[in-house]
Amino acid sequence: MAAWIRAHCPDIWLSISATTRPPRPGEVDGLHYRFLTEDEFTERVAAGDFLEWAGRARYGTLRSPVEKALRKGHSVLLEIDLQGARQVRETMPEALFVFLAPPSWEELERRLVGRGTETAEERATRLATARVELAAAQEFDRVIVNDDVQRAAEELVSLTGSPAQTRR
Ligand SMILES: Nc1ncnc2c1ncn2[C@@H]1O[C@H](COP(=O)(O)OP(=O)(O)OP(=O)(O)O)[C@@H](O)[C@H]1O
Ligand SMILES: Nc1nc2c(ncn2[C@@H]2O[C@H](COP(=O)(O)O)[C@@H](O)[C@H]2O)c(=O)[nH]1
Repeated sequence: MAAWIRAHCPDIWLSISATTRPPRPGEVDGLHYRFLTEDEFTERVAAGDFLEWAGRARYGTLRSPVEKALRKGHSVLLEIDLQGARQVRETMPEALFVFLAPPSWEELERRLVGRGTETAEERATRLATARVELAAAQEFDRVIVNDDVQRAAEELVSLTGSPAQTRR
C-alpha cells in the first residue's frame, strides 16, 4: 500500500518510520524505514524526538519531519499500529484515523505466510496483535478493507482530498 501511494500520489507526504527490526530483503534505509540500533532508538525516545512510538520490535514516527511537512501544507500519512494511533490521537485529535482491515482472517494468515519473512513464532505474535487491533477498529474514524491494494489505496487517498495519479 505504501509503495502504491509513493508511486501514485506525489501530493501525499508518507512518513518514514524508524524501527529496530532488521531490514527485509529489498528494504532500503531511509526509503522504507530508518533502521536504528536499539541504543539509537532509546536515545531518541529519551530526547523526545518521537511523535509516537510503540512495540517490542520498536517502531516510531519522528516528530520533526512530520511537523515540517504539515507546515508546508502536505497531507501527511502515517502507517502505524494501534498503540501509535492512540498516542497520535492524544496530541493531534484533528487527524483522521483510518483502520486498514484484511478481507478475512484467513486471507490475513495467507498473506503473512505467503510473504515468508517471519518465523512461525513471529507470525503467531503478529496474528495475536492483529486480533487485538481488529477488536479496536471501532475506535477509528473510518475502516477500509484492504481487498485489492489499488482499490484500497485509492479509497484511502480520496479521504485526503489529494488526487491519485494513476495510469490504467
Ligand atoms: N490487498 C492485498 N492483496 C494481496 N496481498 C496483499 C495485499 N495487501 C498486503 N498484501 C501482502 O500481505 C503481506 C502483509 O502485508 P501488510 O502490509 O499488511 O504487512 P504488515 O504491515 O507487516 O502488517 P502487520 O504488521 O499487520 O503484519 C505482504 O506480503 C503484502 O504484500
Ligand atoms: N506505532 C508505530 N507502528 C508502526 C510504525 N511503522 C510501522 N508500524 C506498524 O508495524 C507494522 C508492521 O510493519 P512491518 O514493516 O514490520 O511489517 C505496520 O503494519 C504498522 O502497524 C511506526 O512508526 N509507529
